[in-house]
Amino acid sequence: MSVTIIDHSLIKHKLSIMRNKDTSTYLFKQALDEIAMLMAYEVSKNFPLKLIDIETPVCKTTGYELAEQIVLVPILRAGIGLVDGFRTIMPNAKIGHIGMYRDEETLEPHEYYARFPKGIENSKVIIVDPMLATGGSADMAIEDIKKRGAKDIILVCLVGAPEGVKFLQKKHPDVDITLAALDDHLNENGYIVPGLGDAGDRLFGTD
Ligand SMILES: O=P(O)(O)OC[C@H]1O[C@H](OP(=O)(O)OP(=O)(O)O)[C@H](O)[C@@H]1O
Ligand SMILES: O=c1cc[nH]c(=O)[nH]1
Ligand SMILES: [Mg+2]
Repeated sequence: MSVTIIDHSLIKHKLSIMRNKDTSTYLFKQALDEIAMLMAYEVSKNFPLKLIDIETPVCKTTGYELAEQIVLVPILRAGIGLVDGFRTIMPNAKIGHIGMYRDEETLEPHEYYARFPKGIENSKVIIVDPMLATGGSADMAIEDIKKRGAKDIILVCLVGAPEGVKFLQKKHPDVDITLAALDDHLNENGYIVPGLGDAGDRLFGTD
């Protein structure tokens, strides 16, 4: 299992806008859209390809096509914020949805919705969620998706805490993780420090 922290000046700039508590819902979503596109570009750069025959206006030649169907799975609610950016780069991706909330006291995740496209067992599944805190929500999502037969799963989060990364590395050594930033720690309420607060609330204006 690999953990990749993307080192990119534009991502650092835009993530700082998202971290700022005075950033509006509108600008928060805009920065998230832009970061999602950059992350989609980064995580897909070595996706497997198959050779195809094509004909240019000049001659016959060999081209490429992505070898696998991509299934993008946002963890609701906040994961929805990464979908537009990923779909801009990967317009043929199918979308699965998994609804999850964290109990604010126990920090235990609860799944309340799941719907996936057919063929997930032969697809490359990209789970997206802005926040990886204890790792409980991502773990539950990965477990559910594995039960449905998926074998090729990656997890893409904006901000991760070392606690959650360690937990997932142990439980799912086969799932590669990509982050835009690895933060310092979790506080006593299970929030990432310095983090960006509650991603879902900031994205949907529900705080
Ligand atoms: O790693 P964990 O400790 O499980 O925490 C991370 C989860 O918390 C947030 O969701 P939240 O429960 O706030 O739901 P929301 O997206 O509906 O706001 C976030 O989007 C992750 O799904
Ligand atoms: O810091 C955190 C931790 C979990 N979920 C969030 O939205 N933010
Ligand atoms: Mg939330």
